[in-house]
Amino acid sequence: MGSGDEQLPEIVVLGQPVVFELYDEQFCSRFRFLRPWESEEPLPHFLASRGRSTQAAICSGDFSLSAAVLANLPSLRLVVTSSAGLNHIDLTECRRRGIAVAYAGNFFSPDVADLAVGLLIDVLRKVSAGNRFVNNGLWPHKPDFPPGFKLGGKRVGIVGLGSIGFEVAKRLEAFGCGISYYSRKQKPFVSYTSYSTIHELASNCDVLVLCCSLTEQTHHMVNREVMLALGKDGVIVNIARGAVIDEKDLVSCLLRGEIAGAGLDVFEHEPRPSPELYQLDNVVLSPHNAVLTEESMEGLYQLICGNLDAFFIGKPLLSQVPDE
Ligand SMILES: O=CC(=O)O
Repeated sequence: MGSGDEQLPEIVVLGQPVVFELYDEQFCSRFRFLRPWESEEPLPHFLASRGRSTQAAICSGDFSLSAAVLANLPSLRLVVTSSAGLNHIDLTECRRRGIAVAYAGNFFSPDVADLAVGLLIDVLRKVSAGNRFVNNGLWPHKPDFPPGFKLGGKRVGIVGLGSIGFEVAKRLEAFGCGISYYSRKQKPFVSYTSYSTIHELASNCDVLVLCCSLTEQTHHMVNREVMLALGKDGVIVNIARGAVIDEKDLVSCLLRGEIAGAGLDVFEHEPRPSPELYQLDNVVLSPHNAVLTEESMEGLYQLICGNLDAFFIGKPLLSQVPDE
């Protein structure tokens, strides 16, 4: 580290955000970083010994920022998470400690919605299954690849009509789908039918697209009962958080043909989805990459730097998590 670097503001990096790896050089020209993963020391020791005066942290969406971790950073005043989701951060403790939290807000919503639609089309039209069929050399020998299902006309239920849910609805409306939703808050500005329980939504839909946050209320909200209400022709797409679905129930409903298929970007235990899911041709999996586009990473880099700059010069943050 050159002597000039000593003047740069110090940030601790918790987890290993993809954006940090992609923009490492650019970040390092503006800030000085503590990188716990490069140390042999266990994280609590590293933070307790090196992070006592650190005021700002960048954290990835898969890093559990608990009260215990925060206790090792007594000077911390800002956390910038590279995610839109906040379920990995103890927000109550941050509020109690007066630590501001900035996040990606609605920034990723169009990219996430694109992938949700992509997964749905893939499941219905068997894109990945067809790809496997051709790649495995089956076409000349077994010219009986089964038909898929039409997207237009499907009744799609959006679970969580926030910014992502709204982007998904807009796209699927253009494909000729009927949209309804179940959400924490009624949305008076939309004409979509609203149901007051997820069970009712599932009973009236062919597809559920999960777009809600993971909270105590939404944990395992999509269970066997909801899947049975969706029915054997039903498809589930999850781009929210894995634990919104009870993954054991999902696997058993898929294996018994109690639902027709699933497109999943998120899982209860990442990066290890239930292995039964790998074998199924009516299931499409992606590695929690709905937010990951070159363009979104560039924008995220700018947003994170903008938040850090604002903090260090005492200006309002660009994307502060609002108080509930
Ligand atoms: O899942 C990704 C995010 O929350 O940004």
